[in-house]
Amino acid sequence: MIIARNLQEFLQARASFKDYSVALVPTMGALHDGHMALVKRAKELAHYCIVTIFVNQLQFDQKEDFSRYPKTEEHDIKLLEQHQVDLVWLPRVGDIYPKGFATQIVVDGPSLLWEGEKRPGHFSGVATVVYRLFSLIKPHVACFGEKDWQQLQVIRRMVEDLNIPISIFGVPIVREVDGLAKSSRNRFLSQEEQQKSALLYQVLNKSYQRLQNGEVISQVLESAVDELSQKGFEVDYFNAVDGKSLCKISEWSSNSRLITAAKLGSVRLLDNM
Ligand SMILES: Nc1ncnc2c1ncn2[C@@H]1O[C@H](COP(=O)(O)OP(=O)(O)OP(=O)(O)O)[C@@H](O)[C@H]1O
Ligand SMILES: CC(C)(CO)[C@@H](O)C(=O)[O-]
Ligand code: BAL
Repeated sequence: MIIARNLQEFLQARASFKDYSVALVPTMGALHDGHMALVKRAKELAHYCIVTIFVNQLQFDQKEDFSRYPKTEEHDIKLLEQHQVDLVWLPRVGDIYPKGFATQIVVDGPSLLWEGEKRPGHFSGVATVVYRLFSLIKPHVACFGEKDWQQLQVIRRMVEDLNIPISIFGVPIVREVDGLAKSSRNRFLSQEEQQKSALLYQVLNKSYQRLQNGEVISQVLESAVDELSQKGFEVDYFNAVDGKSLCKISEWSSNSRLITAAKLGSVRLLDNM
């Protein structure tokens, strides 16, 4: 596995892949099995697999969240090596945002609600860094996790709107045995919170089954929020939406998605079904 630590090293390694197909897995590091599912999918889709590790300050709306974002570089590199990744790039900030960089990509539509409302500027930060990675790396395909469902729809929208010649693949959520969606920030859960955290998945699952059985959306959502709040979750949203536009729906269908974000202690958990 080639490890590139700046743009020059990266471009040199990228050139050695010649015209073979390349799949990209963008990450912020602190890697776990969820990321590895993306890597496995990427390896099926192209000759070469490139992983980036870059904690993109532009997408953090809160300073503390950025400064405490976990960094486990040695572990990450070992894991990527074990999974036979071809190239890992850990860009420097100036590689992605050179001096004088003044452009941001703003995607409306799927980014307006939910995470977009709760984390102002977040999705323009994500779209901008993903666009930069795409333009520097020039992958043929890129993989993103369904855990960040709204993010996946925002990227699909950007790729379609800007005619970017890259195929986007969504990879299903990898969960802990108890159902909690794996996430880098989960390590900040206390032991007690960790035990409680599986309830988010349980309530999501129960609500999903009720909606599939034709129950009234508003009643299902209300009881989900009540149950989570009673158990100490601070629910940011728990809603039934169209899976592509992320708009609220009044009738459940095969294109619908349940999405939620809830805080447990200092950790904000995201999930969807
Ligand atoms: N449990 C998971 N299942 C599937 N994909 C995942 C999972 N966790 C992360 N991913 C995907 O991995 C990519 C990189 O995510 P990121 O590095 O932000 O990790 P993360 O675990 O989502 O961390 P956090 O949400 O705490 O920032 C994203 O496309 C994300 O959706
Ligand atoms: C796509 C991404 C790597 C962009 O920084 C990030 O938002 C993430 O890890 O999901
Ligand atoms: N995985 C989503 C990136 C973020 O929370 O900033």
